[in-house]
Amino acid sequence: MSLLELRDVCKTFHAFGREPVKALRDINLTVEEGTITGLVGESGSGKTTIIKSIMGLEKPTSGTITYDGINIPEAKGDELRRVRREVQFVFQDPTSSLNPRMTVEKLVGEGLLVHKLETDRSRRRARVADLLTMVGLSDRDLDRHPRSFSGGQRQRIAIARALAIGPKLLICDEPVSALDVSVQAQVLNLLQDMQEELGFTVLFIAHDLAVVRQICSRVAVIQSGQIVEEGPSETVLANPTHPYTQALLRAVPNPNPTVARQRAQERLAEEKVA
Ligand SMILES: Nc1ncnc2c1ncn2[C@@H]1O[C@H](COP(=O)(O)OP(=O)(O)OP(=O)(O)O)[C@@H](O)[C@H]1O
Repeated sequence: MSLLELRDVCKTFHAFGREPVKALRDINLTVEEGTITGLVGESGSGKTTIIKSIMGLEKPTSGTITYDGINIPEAKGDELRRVRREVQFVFQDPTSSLNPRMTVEKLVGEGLLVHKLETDRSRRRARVADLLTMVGLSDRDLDRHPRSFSGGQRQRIAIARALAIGPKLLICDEPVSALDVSVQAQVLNLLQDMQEELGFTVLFIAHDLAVVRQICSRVAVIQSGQIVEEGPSETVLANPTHPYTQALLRAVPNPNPTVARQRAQERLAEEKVA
């Protein structure tokens, strides 16, 4: 069953004195319940516009965005509250997404309080301590502030914060792009383990196909506001049919030196032709 559906979504930006920008063109994207679906594209391809549209911050020019039967751009009252509770986000840069003045206890427990899921302070603190343990931190971190953690640890705090209120859909916007490669793998493993354990659904947005390969069962590739290829990750990554997907794949560093050399030669040949 699909949990999130974008149907024929278009978004055109009109800025005074400038040509209109068609940021999204007939986007069709289905995120099936209980899966991790990847959306991959380079800078400017339209990923942020899709996220903002799902968050209700941008209204599509046409088309529909449906979460569990709720039309997001039109949602009000109880429906809007349900979307805000059930759809949570993890952003690229935990340094700017976590308020530096709040303690970890307050940051992670905020949703429990706002959505009145745990109003008792000591029970909330205990619940936050459990969440911290779940993401590989500990109850000793409750009274610390985000700035005293590493980038990877901050992203763990952001994940705990997003998971605190038991979301059905987690939207991850380039959650590991700002991290070192070794830390990236740890955070991806954590997300995958949490998803397997808790069964929520993930829309995972990235510019890097290597990251998608590690955790997504399906992937959609977006270029200049259009989905150019979509399917099971294994198929898309093994046999990409669109030249843009092929180019993205060639950009993925390969640990095998023979393959890496072959790719470098292909890129060189392409540049000469161009
Ligand atoms: N408010 C706006 N007004 C005008 N054009 C915009 C606006 N927001 C985005 N765009 C344009 O829409 C296109 C898609 O932008 P978007 O930010 O969605 O891409 P992206 O894939 O998220 O890129 P990045 O990874 O760099 O954030 C770009 O051409 C961008 O310049």
